[in-house]
Amino acid sequence: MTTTIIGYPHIGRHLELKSAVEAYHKQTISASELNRVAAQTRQQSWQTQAQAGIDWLPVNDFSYEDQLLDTAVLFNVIPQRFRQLHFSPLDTYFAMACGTQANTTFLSPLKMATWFNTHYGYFIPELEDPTTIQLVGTKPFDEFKEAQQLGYHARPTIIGPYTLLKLSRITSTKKITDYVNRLVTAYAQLFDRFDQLNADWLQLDEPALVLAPTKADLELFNQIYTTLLPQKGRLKILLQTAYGDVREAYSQLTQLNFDGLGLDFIDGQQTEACIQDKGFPDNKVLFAGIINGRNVWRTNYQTSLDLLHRLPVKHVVLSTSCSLLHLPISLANEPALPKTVRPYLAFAEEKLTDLVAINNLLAGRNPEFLTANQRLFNHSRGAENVQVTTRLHALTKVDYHRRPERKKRQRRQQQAIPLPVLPMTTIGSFPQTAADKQRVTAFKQGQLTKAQFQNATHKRLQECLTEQTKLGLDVLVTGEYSRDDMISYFDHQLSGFLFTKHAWIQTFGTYCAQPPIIWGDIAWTHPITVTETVAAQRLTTRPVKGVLTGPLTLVNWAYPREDVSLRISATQIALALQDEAHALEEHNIHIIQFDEPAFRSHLPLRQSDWYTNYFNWAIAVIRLVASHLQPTTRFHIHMCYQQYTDILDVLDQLDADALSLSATDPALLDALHNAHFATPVGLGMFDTAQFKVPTKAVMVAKLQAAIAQLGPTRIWVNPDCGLKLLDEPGALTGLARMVQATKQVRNTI
Ligand code: MET
Ligand SMILES: [Zn+2]
Repeated sequence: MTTTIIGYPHIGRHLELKSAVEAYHKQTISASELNRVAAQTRQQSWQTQAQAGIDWLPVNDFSYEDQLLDTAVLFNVIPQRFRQLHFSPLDTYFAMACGTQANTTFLSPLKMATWFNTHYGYFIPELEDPTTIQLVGTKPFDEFKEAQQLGYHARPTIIGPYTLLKLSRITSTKKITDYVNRLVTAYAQLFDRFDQLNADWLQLDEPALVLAPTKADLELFNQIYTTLLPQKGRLKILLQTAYGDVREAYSQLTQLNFDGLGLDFIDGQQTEACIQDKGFPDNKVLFAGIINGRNVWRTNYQTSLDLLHRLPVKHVVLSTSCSLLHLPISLANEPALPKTVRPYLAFAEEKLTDLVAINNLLAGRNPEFLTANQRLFNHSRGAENVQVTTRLHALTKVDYHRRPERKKRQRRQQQAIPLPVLPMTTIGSFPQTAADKQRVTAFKQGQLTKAQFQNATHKRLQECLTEQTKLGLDVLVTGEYSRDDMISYFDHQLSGFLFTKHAWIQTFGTYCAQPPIIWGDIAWTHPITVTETVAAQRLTTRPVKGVLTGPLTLVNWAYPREDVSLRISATQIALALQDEAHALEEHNIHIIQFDEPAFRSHLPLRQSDWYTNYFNWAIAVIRLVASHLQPTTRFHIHMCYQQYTDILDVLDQLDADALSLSATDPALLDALHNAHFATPVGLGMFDTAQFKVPTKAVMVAKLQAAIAQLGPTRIWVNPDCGLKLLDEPGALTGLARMVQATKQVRNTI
């Protein structure tokens, strides 16, 4: 059988591409030098794939910033404000991704959104009134020629017209269907060019098909492809999907004149069922996505072989479930990972060997590979923690129901720690100076002892407490000066996580991150935030709030285990955080906040699966952290940068004593009112990602609007998120105005 992949990471084994792009932005290298590095990373990727034994290589999966942006630019989907810069094509492209200084003002980049249910962010193309869709670039052709010249069997890939349209934002008066004709013409030209270049196949990525297309969506898809496919000439077209199954579109896909269909057997829960129930046409090739392209574990060869044997399909090409973009490049970059761990892991490069191994096994070659692989799955990895699993099994209903009910405990909370109406607080972090950041790095790298670090951090904590008292806030925080980031700070102190040193993945543009790997059962081993929170409490008579990162955010931001469900790992983390919360309580901290900025990031792509596949357990996990808190302890949740109005019922079920949300717009207030939302809400009085602080009058108006909808007794006052990204004067101005506005409104109640 033939082996191929959907796409490969091109950021460079040692982030060469990222460094080159940054150097180009700093003007320390030229455009041609940048191009040279880009060509080198492409060639390195192809060489790796070919050496691993992959038969057929994708090209044009390379991108400086993002493939959807590349596709938009190729078809001239460039907003006027960027055209008017009159930059070179390359600089216009970078301006769209990074923003640019235009005369005296900064022109912001295109807005971003989450790429399906991954941690990758894409730039949202904008279709304006004056946009004239046409083929204007040569990138895919140039890269195809490059690969051809090197003698590779290459398959050009590009995002398809349906996904391009569905993921774009239409800012004009036109309808989505008004763009179809020109788009089809432009793609037909692309077909033509590839035909002239002697490409045999073209891969059109249409992952938007997994987003539960409606009838109108399917009609749009049909309209596009019934006009486009007759123009393919000799070229064969692979319709590639990823990140889920295409249950709504499956029949249509089998009927249209595609030559190949790429389907995801990993995240596509119903992919196999579609094929078994409806059949797969003999005149098409199935590109079977059997290798998980987005998680870091070795493939279970036997499972893959069983699946392949079950499939009633004549022509199969072995492939990945999605592009390998979501994986670090190679385990070879991680020499420090223990020997006991390495055989279980597979980054992009190791996924290639899995693919080739499965192909060899299918052909009856190298049976010893199967034996070795089975050993990985048939024996314990030694990642179990019996105490944790016993505790998990012992959980019963009472562990998910906090007593007494909210109304009663709120009375007791108010008696224990009385707070004024419209209590004012912050979300946790305060602005960090360069010295603050350096201190954390120095400590992490071992250049500071724990005592040195704690002493220096304590000074900052004292200053921060003084500042908060001066401002007149009601509930104070530590300022989070000891945290590098809210996720790794906790992961590193819980047992069960595995960390890498160089295993970078692209999160958006050339920004990279290193998600931890959930290796085993997760447990709390020692207090994490207690010393610092208690130190803060000693400095003030006002209550100090303990701030912890929530279980869903911790589990959602890591590479999950495949031997147990996400629900189990999340429950384990919740139990660990429950221990931390109890430790805080024992030290007289009676307001505890859990941050859940990634609450929605594992939400299934189909709304019909939201409860069954996620909320049913996600709600329980959050309730678990608080179920055994004393009634007098206030349990807060903070969420930010997400949509709330479509999940208000879920948010109310979390049974928090207060929930701070980053939005305060009239639509949200209306929705809260209409839903009879019962949880007290914290309102974001100013946007912590913006440099501009609203005036006191604006904040007063916001508060009044909120009181009109929710009444005065269920509102907390706070910024919309942590203050970490703001500069100190900006943050202090914002807080001072917030306090003044609140005091003014309090007088009118
Ligand atoms: C992205 S949510 C951030 C919450 C965190 N406690 C902070 O204040 O920075
Ligand atoms: Zn936040």
